[in-house]
Amino acid sequence: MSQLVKIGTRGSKLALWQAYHVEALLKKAGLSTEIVIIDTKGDQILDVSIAKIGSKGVFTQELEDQLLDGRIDIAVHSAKDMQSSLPDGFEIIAFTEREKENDVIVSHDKSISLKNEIVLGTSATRRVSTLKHFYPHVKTVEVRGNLQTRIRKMEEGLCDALLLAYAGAHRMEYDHMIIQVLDLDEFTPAVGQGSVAVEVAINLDADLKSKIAQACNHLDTSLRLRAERAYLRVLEGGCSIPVFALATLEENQLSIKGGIVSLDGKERISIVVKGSADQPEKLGKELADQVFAAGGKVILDQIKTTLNK
Ligand SMILES: NCc1[nH]cc(CCC(=O)O)c1CC(=O)O
Repeated sequence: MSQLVKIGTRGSKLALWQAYHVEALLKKAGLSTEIVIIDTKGDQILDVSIAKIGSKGVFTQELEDQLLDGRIDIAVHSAKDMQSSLPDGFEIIAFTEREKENDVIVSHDKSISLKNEIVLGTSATRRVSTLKHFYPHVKTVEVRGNLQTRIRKMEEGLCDALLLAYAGAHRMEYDHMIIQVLDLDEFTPAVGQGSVAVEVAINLDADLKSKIAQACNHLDTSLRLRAERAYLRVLEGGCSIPVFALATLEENQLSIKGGIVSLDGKERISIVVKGSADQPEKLGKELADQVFAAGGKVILDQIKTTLNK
Protein backbone atom coordinates (compact mmCIF):
# COMPACT_ATOMS: atom_id res chain seq x y z
CA MET A 1 0.00 0.00 0.00
CA SER A 2 1.34 3.40 -0.90
CA GLN A 3 1.12 6.14 1.68
CA LEU A 4 -2.24 7.91 1.92
CA VAL A 5 -2.35 11.70 1.81
CA LYS A 6 -5.57 13.28 3.06
CA ILE A 7 -6.07 16.54 1.18
CA GLY A 8 -8.15 19.23 2.90
CA THR A 9 -9.86 21.81 0.73
CA ARG A 10 -12.71 24.26 0.69
CA GLY A 11 -15.73 23.13 -1.25
CA SER A 12 -15.94 25.82 -3.94
CA LYS A 13 -15.45 24.71 -7.50
CA LEU A 14 -12.16 26.63 -7.72
CA ALA A 15 -10.90 25.17 -4.45
CA LEU A 16 -11.79 21.68 -5.67
CA TRP A 17 -10.00 22.26 -8.97
CA GLN A 18 -6.91 23.14 -6.97
CA ALA A 19 -7.28 20.11 -4.73
CA TYR A 20 -7.63 17.82 -7.78
CA HIS A 21 -4.59 19.50 -9.31
CA VAL A 22 -2.51 18.70 -6.23
CA GLU A 23 -4.05 15.24 -6.06
CA ALA A 24 -2.90 14.56 -9.63
CA LEU A 25 0.66 15.62 -8.78
CA LEU A 26 0.68 13.36 -5.72
CA LYS A 27 -0.69 10.40 -7.65
CA LYS A 28 1.93 10.87 -10.34
CA ALA A 29 4.50 10.52 -7.57
CA GLY A 30 2.92 7.24 -6.48
CA LEU A 31 1.03 8.45 -3.42
CA SER A 32 -2.57 7.58 -2.61
CA THR A 33 -4.99 10.39 -1.89
CA GLU A 34 -8.31 11.23 -0.35
CA ILE A 35 -10.10 14.58 -0.56
CA VAL A 36 -11.76 16.06 2.53
CA ILE A 37 -14.02 19.09 2.01
CA ILE A 38 -14.06 21.68 4.79
CA ASP A 39 -16.32 24.70 5.14
CA THR A 40 -14.65 27.95 6.23
CA LYS A 41 -15.83 31.26 7.64
CA GLY A 42 -14.98 32.91 4.33
CA ASP A 43 -17.40 30.56 2.57
CA GLN A 44 -20.21 31.26 5.01
CA ILE A 45 -20.07 35.04 5.19
CA LEU A 46 -21.03 36.18 1.73
CA ASP A 47 -22.69 39.48 2.45
CA VAL A 48 -19.75 41.28 4.05
CA SER A 49 -16.61 42.23 2.17
CA ILE A 50 -13.48 40.31 3.10
CA ALA A 51 -11.80 43.63 3.85
CA LYS A 52 -14.36 44.16 6.60
CA ILE A 53 -14.33 40.64 8.09
CA GLY A 54 -10.58 41.04 8.45
CA SER A 55 -8.61 38.97 6.04
CA LYS A 56 -6.64 36.99 8.61
CA GLY A 57 -7.27 33.36 8.02
CA VAL A 58 -10.93 33.56 6.98
CA PHE A 59 -10.32 30.90 4.36
CA THR A 60 -7.63 28.98 6.21
CA GLN A 61 -8.44 28.71 9.93
CA GLU A 62 -10.78 25.72 9.74
CA LEU A 63 -8.34 23.83 7.54
CA GLU A 64 -5.54 24.51 9.99
CA ASP A 65 -7.64 23.16 12.86
CA GLN A 66 -8.01 19.90 10.96
CA LEU A 67 -4.30 19.77 10.10
CA LEU A 68 -3.60 19.89 13.83
CA ASP A 69 -6.15 17.17 14.55
CA GLY A 70 -4.56 15.00 11.87
CA ARG A 71 -7.91 14.67 10.08
CA ILE A 72 -6.09 15.97 7.03
CA ASP A 73 -2.40 15.82 6.11
CA ILE A 74 -2.25 18.79 3.78
CA ALA A 75 -4.38 21.86 3.15
CA VAL A 76 -4.59 23.19 -0.38
CA HIS A 77 -5.22 26.91 -0.97
CA SER A 78 -4.77 29.54 -3.64
CA ALA A 79 -1.33 30.85 -2.73
CA LYS A 80 -2.81 34.33 -2.99
CA ASP A 81 -5.25 33.66 -0.16
CA MET A 82 -2.53 32.60 2.28
CA GLN A 83 -1.56 34.98 5.07
CA SER A 84 1.99 36.24 4.71
CA SER A 85 2.86 34.86 8.16
CA LEU A 86 1.31 31.54 9.05
CA PRO A 87 0.27 30.85 12.63
CA ASP A 88 2.82 28.92 14.71
CA GLY A 89 2.93 25.25 13.92
CA PHE A 90 2.25 25.48 10.18
CA GLU A 91 4.35 25.78 7.06
CA ILE A 92 3.98 25.84 3.32
CA ILE A 93 5.94 22.98 1.77
CA ALA A 94 5.08 23.51 -1.88
CA PHE A 95 3.97 26.08 -4.41
CA THR A 96 2.71 24.54 -7.64
CA GLU A 97 3.81 25.87 -11.01
CA ARG A 98 2.36 29.29 -11.48
CA GLU A 99 -0.33 29.95 -14.05
CA LYS A 100 -0.34 33.16 -16.06
CA GLU A 101 -0.47 35.72 -13.26
CA ASN A 102 -2.44 38.52 -14.91
CA ASP A 103 -5.81 39.95 -13.99
CA VAL A 104 -8.39 39.74 -16.76
CA ILE A 105 -11.73 41.23 -17.72
CA VAL A 106 -14.47 38.69 -18.14
CA SER A 107 -17.74 39.45 -19.89
CA HIS A 108 -20.21 38.17 -22.46
CA ASP A 109 -19.95 41.55 -24.18
CA LYS A 110 -16.85 41.74 -26.36
CA SER A 111 -17.22 45.50 -26.86
CA ILE A 112 -16.43 46.23 -23.20
CA SER A 113 -13.29 48.29 -22.71
CA LEU A 114 -11.62 50.08 -19.83
CA LYS A 115 -11.67 53.18 -22.04
CA ASN A 116 -15.43 53.39 -21.61
CA GLU A 117 -17.59 54.26 -18.64
CA ILE A 118 -18.40 50.72 -17.64
CA VAL A 119 -19.35 49.14 -14.34
CA LEU A 120 -16.89 46.47 -13.27
CA GLY A 121 -17.62 43.88 -10.63
CA THR A 122 -14.78 43.21 -8.22
CA SER A 123 -14.17 43.19 -4.51
CA ALA A 124 -10.40 43.18 -4.09
CA THR A 125 -9.22 46.56 -2.80
CA ARG A 126 -6.11 46.27 -4.99
CA ARG A 127 -8.25 46.12 -8.10
CA VAL A 128 -10.62 48.87 -7.03
CA SER A 129 -7.78 51.23 -6.09
CA THR A 130 -5.82 50.42 -9.24
CA LEU A 131 -8.87 51.20 -11.36
CA LYS A 132 -9.31 54.50 -9.53
CA HIS A 133 -5.70 55.31 -10.32
CA PHE A 134 -5.49 54.40 -14.01
CA TYR A 135 -9.15 54.36 -15.10
CA PRO A 136 -11.01 56.77 -12.79
CA HIS A 137 -14.02 56.87 -15.12
CA VAL A 138 -14.67 53.15 -14.55
CA LYS A 139 -17.21 52.44 -11.82
CA THR A 140 -16.90 49.42 -9.58
CA VAL A 141 -19.43 47.39 -7.69
CA GLU A 142 -18.62 44.85 -5.03
CA VAL A 143 -19.24 41.23 -6.03
CA ARG A 144 -18.55 38.47 -3.57
CA GLY A 145 -19.09 34.77 -3.62
CA ASN A 146 -17.45 32.08 -5.67
CA LEU A 147 -16.72 32.62 -9.35
CA GLN A 148 -19.95 30.98 -10.51
CA THR A 149 -21.96 33.31 -8.26
CA ARG A 150 -20.08 36.33 -9.56
CA ILE A 151 -20.75 35.38 -13.17
CA ARG A 152 -24.43 34.93 -12.33
CA LYS A 153 -24.59 38.36 -10.69
CA MET A 154 -23.01 39.88 -13.79
CA GLU A 155 -25.55 38.09 -15.98
CA GLU A 156 -28.33 39.44 -13.77
CA GLY A 157 -27.12 42.93 -14.63
CA LEU A 158 -25.18 43.95 -11.53
CA CYS A 159 -22.22 44.93 -13.71
CA ASP A 160 -21.01 44.93 -17.31
CA ALA A 161 -17.95 42.78 -16.66
CA LEU A 162 -15.86 41.23 -13.90
CA LEU A 163 -12.25 41.88 -13.02
CA LEU A 164 -10.77 38.53 -12.06
CA ALA A 165 -7.54 36.60 -11.86
CA TYR A 166 -6.75 34.81 -15.12
CA ALA A 167 -5.92 31.72 -13.05
CA GLY A 168 -9.39 31.44 -11.59
CA ALA A 169 -11.19 32.30 -14.82
CA HIS A 170 -9.14 29.74 -16.72
CA ARG A 171 -9.58 26.99 -14.14
CA MET A 172 -13.33 27.53 -14.18
CA GLU A 173 -13.28 27.36 -17.99
CA TYR A 174 -14.35 30.92 -18.63
CA ASP A 175 -11.58 31.43 -21.22
CA HIS A 176 -14.12 32.21 -23.94
CA MET A 177 -15.35 35.14 -21.82
CA ILE A 178 -11.92 36.69 -21.25
CA ILE A 179 -12.08 39.88 -23.30
CA GLN A 180 -8.90 41.51 -22.06
CA VAL A 181 -5.72 40.38 -20.33
CA LEU A 182 -4.54 43.32 -18.24
CA ASP A 183 -1.08 44.76 -18.27
CA LEU A 184 1.23 43.59 -15.49
CA ASP A 185 2.64 47.09 -14.99
CA GLU A 186 -0.78 48.57 -14.30
CA PHE A 187 -2.53 45.60 -12.75
CA THR A 188 0.46 44.09 -11.02
CA PRO A 189 -1.08 41.03 -9.40
CA ALA A 190 -1.57 40.15 -5.79
CA VAL A 191 1.28 38.29 -4.14
CA GLY A 192 1.11 34.63 -5.07
CA GLN A 193 -1.59 34.99 -7.73
CA GLY A 194 -1.75 31.95 -10.00
CA SER A 195 -0.06 29.37 -7.80
CA VAL A 196 -1.48 26.80 -5.41
CA ALA A 197 0.04 26.40 -1.95
CA VAL A 198 0.34 23.19 0.03
CA GLU A 199 0.25 23.79 3.78
CA VAL A 200 1.04 21.27 6.51
CA ALA A 201 1.40 21.14 10.27
CA ILE A 202 5.12 21.23 10.99
CA ASN A 203 4.90 18.00 12.96
CA LEU A 204 3.70 15.98 9.96
CA ASP A 205 5.89 12.96 9.34
CA ALA A 206 9.14 14.27 7.80
CA ASP A 207 9.36 11.55 5.17
CA LEU A 208 5.81 12.16 3.97
CA LYS A 209 6.41 15.90 3.98
CA SER A 210 9.42 15.53 1.77
CA LYS A 211 7.59 13.24 -0.67
CA ILE A 212 4.72 15.72 -0.95
CA ALA A 213 7.09 18.65 -1.48
CA GLN A 214 8.98 16.70 -4.15
CA ALA A 215 5.76 15.93 -5.95
CA CYS A 216 4.16 19.36 -5.83
CA ASN A 217 6.75 22.10 -5.49
CA HIS A 218 7.81 24.04 -8.58
CA LEU A 219 11.23 25.51 -7.82
CA ASP A 220 11.03 28.68 -9.93
CA THR A 221 7.56 29.48 -8.67
CA SER A 222 8.58 28.93 -5.07
CA LEU A 223 11.57 31.31 -5.35
CA ARG A 224 9.34 33.98 -6.87
CA LEU A 225 6.63 33.54 -4.27
CA ARG A 226 9.10 33.53 -1.39
CA ALA A 227 10.30 36.97 -2.49
CA GLU A 228 6.75 38.26 -2.94
CA ARG A 229 5.61 36.88 0.40
CA ALA A 230 8.58 38.41 2.20
CA TYR A 231 7.47 41.76 0.78
CA LEU A 232 3.90 41.17 1.92
CA ARG A 233 5.07 40.12 5.38
CA VAL A 234 6.68 43.50 5.97
CA LEU A 235 3.48 45.25 4.93
CA GLU A 236 1.39 42.82 7.00
CA GLY A 237 -1.05 42.93 4.16
CA GLY A 238 -3.68 40.34 3.60
CA CYS A 239 -6.02 40.66 0.66
CA SER A 240 -7.68 43.67 2.32
CA ILE A 241 -4.74 46.00 1.62
CA PRO A 242 -4.06 47.20 -1.94
CA VAL A 243 -0.50 45.96 -2.24
CA PHE A 244 0.92 44.09 -5.18
CA ALA A 245 4.13 42.34 -6.13
CA LEU A 246 5.32 40.15 -8.93
CA ALA A 247 8.71 38.49 -9.01
CA THR A 248 10.24 37.04 -12.15
CA LEU A 249 13.22 34.76 -12.50
CA GLU A 250 15.84 34.64 -15.21
CA GLU A 251 18.77 32.32 -14.81
CA ASN A 252 19.71 33.02 -11.20
CA GLN A 253 18.44 36.60 -11.21
CA LEU A 254 15.27 37.47 -9.37
CA SER A 255 13.51 40.69 -10.17
CA ILE A 256 10.57 41.88 -8.10
CA LYS A 257 8.21 44.66 -8.99
CA GLY A 258 5.83 45.77 -6.31
CA GLY A 259 4.21 48.57 -4.46
CA ILE A 260 1.07 49.96 -2.94
CA VAL A 261 -1.81 52.17 -4.02
CA SER A 262 -3.89 54.45 -1.81
CA LEU A 263 -7.56 53.54 -1.37
CA ASP A 264 -8.66 56.60 -3.34
CA GLY A 265 -6.25 55.69 -6.14
CA LYS A 266 -4.52 59.07 -6.00
CA GLU A 267 -1.14 57.78 -4.97
CA ARG A 268 0.56 54.71 -6.34
CA ILE A 269 4.10 53.57 -5.73
CA SER A 270 5.68 50.85 -7.83
CA ILE A 271 9.35 49.91 -7.63
CA VAL A 272 11.55 47.21 -9.13
CA VAL A 273 14.48 45.61 -7.33
CA LYS A 274 16.78 42.92 -8.65
CA GLY A 275 19.06 40.49 -6.94
CA SER A 276 20.25 36.94 -6.59
CA ALA A 277 17.71 34.13 -6.44
CA ASP A 278 19.73 32.65 -3.59
CA GLN A 279 18.04 34.94 -1.09
CA PRO A 280 14.47 35.59 -2.20
CA GLU A 281 13.34 36.83 1.22
CA LYS A 282 16.10 39.41 1.30
CA LEU A 283 14.93 40.80 -2.02
CA GLY A 284 11.32 41.01 -0.88
CA LYS A 285 12.39 42.91 2.24
CA GLU A 286 14.54 45.21 0.15
CA LEU A 287 11.53 46.02 -1.99
CA ALA A 288 9.53 46.81 1.15
CA ASP A 289 12.28 49.14 2.41
CA GLN A 290 12.32 50.99 -0.88
CA VAL A 291 8.53 51.22 -1.15
CA PHE A 292 8.35 52.54 2.42
CA ALA A 293 11.11 55.06 1.77
CA ALA A 294 9.32 56.29 -1.35
CA GLY A 295 6.21 57.16 0.65
CA GLY A 296 4.60 53.73 0.93
CA LYS A 297 4.70 53.74 4.72
CA VAL A 298 2.50 56.83 4.88
CA ILE A 299 0.05 55.30 2.39
CA LEU A 300 -0.04 52.03 4.33
CA ASP A 301 -0.72 53.80 7.63
CA GLN A 302 -3.53 55.80 6.03
CA ILE A 303 -5.07 52.61 4.65
CA LYS A 304 -4.89 50.85 8.01
CA THR A 305 -6.51 53.82 9.76
CA THR A 306 -9.33 53.89 7.21
CA LEU A 307 -9.97 50.14 7.32
CA ASN A 308 -10.00 50.07 11.12
CA LYS A 309 -12.65 52.77 11.36
N1 LIG B 1 -9.68 36.52 -4.28
C1 LIG B 1 -10.22 35.21 -4.42
C2 LIG B 1 -9.36 34.36 -5.29
N2 LIG B 1 -8.37 33.61 -4.76
C3 LIG B 1 -7.72 32.99 -5.80
C4 LIG B 1 -8.34 33.34 -6.98
C5 LIG B 1 -7.97 32.89 -8.32
C6 LIG B 1 -6.77 31.99 -8.41
C7 LIG B 1 -5.48 32.69 -8.19
O1 LIG B 1 -5.40 33.93 -8.32
O2 LIG B 1 -4.49 32.01 -7.92
C8 LIG B 1 -9.40 34.20 -6.67
C9 LIG B 1 -10.36 34.81 -7.62
C10 LIG B 1 -9.89 36.12 -8.19
O3 LIG B 1 -9.09 36.84 -7.59
O4 LIG B 1 -10.38 36.48 -9.26
